[in-house]
Amino acid sequence: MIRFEKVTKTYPGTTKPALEQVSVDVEKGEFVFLVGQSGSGKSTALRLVLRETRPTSGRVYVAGKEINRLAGWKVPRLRRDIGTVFQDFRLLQNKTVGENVAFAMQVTGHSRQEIATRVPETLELVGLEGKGDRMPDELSGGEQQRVAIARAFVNRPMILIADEPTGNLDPATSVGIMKILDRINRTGTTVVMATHDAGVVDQMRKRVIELEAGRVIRDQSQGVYGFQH
Ligand SMILES: Nc1ncnc2c1ncn2[C@@H]1O[C@H](COP(=O)(O)OP(=O)(O)OP(=O)(O)O)[C@@H](O)[C@H]1O
Repeated sequence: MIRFEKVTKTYPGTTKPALEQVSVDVEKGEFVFLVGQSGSGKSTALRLVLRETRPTSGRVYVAGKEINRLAGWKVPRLRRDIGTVFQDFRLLQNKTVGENVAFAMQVTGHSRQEIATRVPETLELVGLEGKGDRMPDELSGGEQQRVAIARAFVNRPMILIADEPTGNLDPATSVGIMKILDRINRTGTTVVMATHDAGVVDQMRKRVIELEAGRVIRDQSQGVYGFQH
């Protein structure tokens, strides 16, 4: 589903690569944690998958297509197939919960009827049934993140990318968020999550890829946050 072949990324104006000779293969339906210190290259790897930036050398494949060779007009389509969730939720504050989720379907051209069934269904999946008419600022942080996840998943993407989704949440709330990401993963969606949250990684026991200064230093199935021999 995602394949990096000897990917090196050096940002313009810098000499030290943000990623260096990274080769990684993520199969359809996998759940992968990307860990590593601040500046180790996690966000760069996620941005490459979304083609928000391009490799300096090497190849990035998403769903069998080399994304560097993808025509510009096909990039929105690629991004439609990838849901994204961030630490800071990024909800539209002047829209209700339901409208925030519906918006993701409107921009991808779904009919009103599809939206009317899919939005409540997805809100239920994330545990927000009956809260569609609330405004984001009336919700707790954990609930706002659930809205963001519903919005990312409502179009049933092949891949869900989550960049520090529990970074602003307390441990108990984070457990709830991870249950939802696990549920989404079980529907067949590939999940890639960058995180500093050791508790979450240790609890989930999924594949862990660790970056250090742009290089993969560990790729462990059913892994933990810190290295164990
Ligand atoms: N747009 C950019 N221009 C120049 N250098 C950049 C740019 N984006 C990132 N970098 C550099 O690339 C390296 C990797 O950054 P990246 O954001 O990928 O790390 P990260 O592991 O996601 O960090 P964090 O955990 O803090 O989000 C860092 O040295 C950073 O300074």
